[in-house]
Amino acid sequence: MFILPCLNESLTSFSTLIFFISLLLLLLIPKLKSKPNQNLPPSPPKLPLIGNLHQLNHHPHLCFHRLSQKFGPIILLQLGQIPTLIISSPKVTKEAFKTHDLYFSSRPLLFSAQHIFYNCTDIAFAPYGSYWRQVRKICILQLLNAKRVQSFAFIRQQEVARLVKRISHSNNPVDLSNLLAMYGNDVICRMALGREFSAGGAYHLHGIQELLEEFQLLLRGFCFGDLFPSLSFISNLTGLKSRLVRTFKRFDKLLDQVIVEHQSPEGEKLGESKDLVDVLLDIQKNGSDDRFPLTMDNVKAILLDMFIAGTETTFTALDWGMTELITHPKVMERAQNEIRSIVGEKKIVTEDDVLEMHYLKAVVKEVLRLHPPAPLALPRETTKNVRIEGYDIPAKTRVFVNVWGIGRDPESWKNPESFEPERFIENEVDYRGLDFEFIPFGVGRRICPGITLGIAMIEIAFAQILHSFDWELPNGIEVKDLDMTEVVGVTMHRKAHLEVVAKPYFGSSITN
Ligand code: HEM
Repeated sequence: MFILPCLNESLTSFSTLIFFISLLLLLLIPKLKSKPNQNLPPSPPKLPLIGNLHQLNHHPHLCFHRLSQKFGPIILLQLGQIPTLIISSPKVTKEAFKTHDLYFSSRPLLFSAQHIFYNCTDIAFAPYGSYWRQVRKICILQLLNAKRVQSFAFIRQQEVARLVKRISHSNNPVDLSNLLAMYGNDVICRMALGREFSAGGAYHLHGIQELLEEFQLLLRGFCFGDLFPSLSFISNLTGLKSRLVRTFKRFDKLLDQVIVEHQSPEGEKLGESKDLVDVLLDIQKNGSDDRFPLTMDNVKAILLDMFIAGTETTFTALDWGMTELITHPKVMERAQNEIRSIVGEKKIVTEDDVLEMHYLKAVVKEVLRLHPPAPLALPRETTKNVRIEGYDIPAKTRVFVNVWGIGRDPESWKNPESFEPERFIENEVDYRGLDFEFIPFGVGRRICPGITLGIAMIEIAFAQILHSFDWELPNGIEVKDLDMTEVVGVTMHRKAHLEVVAKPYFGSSITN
């Protein structure tokens, strides 16, 4: 299948020109041909172009899902100049990311990521190699290890209390999506930068929320340069590159300011009160026995990862979760009964309480199964020719795993489309990368290093807002009226904001 780019790019006066250039390319780019003795996976015949373009950029997981239903769990597409492998079953995922993980562990150098993530020197977009191994090690051992995540528990606790206050001070119906997004941003901002996101001041002036929204738009979909790397100059003409540079510069300036503040004598902190900037600056200053000394740009690239990877994903899970609970009152009631029986008359839920909430944990898993925040995980790239399921996959093939499709595969899940957290009660299936039918955090060497943090942020927020409030749809709105349309940016969130009525469980005074 040939695909034209790029609905992601802004339509300027050059759009018509680009359209015609693309048409020309369609005629010129040769079809993917297998070499003699090479057995390539099935490849759909050329599909009608226009309908598929929009689908591919806005709902790529659905587009790939439909193709896999027709052509099987391993398909090879030719997207522009890029051979692209789509994996859609637990069995093929296991073969690729367990048996041959090493050869599937690189990332393609994406046009937008190169411009935003300091030439892909962050963790998420760095190609496989010794630099990535080094920064991944820093991330696992120093930034997101269990002890560090635990040391930030007080931030989650305070921010959850603030979320409760914001809900109780809002007029009903509450724009819950907005407040949940603020909670996620606040936790990550305080943890990473040691500063508040929403309390005003210099950080607010930089408009972090606006920047994060712009990132969502810029990183979404397939841009021209990603599909036709040799013609990436066209993205200069569409205006995409200047938007990328502008957004990058604003975030870079903000990070410079944060770093200068941390380097000043007043900014020095000790032990457990250190935020992630402190930790990274320590490593940068004192060095380590690793091969590459960290540059200031490397520090900023890693911090940016924490922001982009940590805020949207947790918000998306909370937002879908509350939507599912509102539309499944029996599940909501069972979760609330569990939480309230464990927490009792206390108004504040603690993370120790959450340890006992087995039904709530099942709810979180079910949300991640049906609405994985990253429905296609992050793209991978093969580093060598490799044979999967008897097919030869060439080196430099781009690889997508349809996490969304795998979570709804009827061969792995009974009633796959229904929201039934009970399925996880008698079932030990977990998201840590060993159960290939449930992989919301990805798999293999590049599995998400933020699982413990992400889950902690999600569980405590659910537990507290389900404990503190009873929830209803506004008068006159029924479940069938809710717009469940998905929008895929960096993550897959609901298009509409969730507006709901919050009824305080403890009367008007919420916090202790
Ligand atoms: C519900 C929450 C989250 C979900 C569903 C999620 C999901 C994912 C997925 C699917 C990947 C790609 C894995 C792969 O290629 O196999 C990923 C990578 C990553 N995530 Fe998360 N994530 C979440 C939270 C977080 C948090 C809180 C952080 C850190 C603050 C984080 C940091 C990262 C990083 C740095 C990578 C890149 C890893 C690498 O390429 O080596 N994530 N995440």
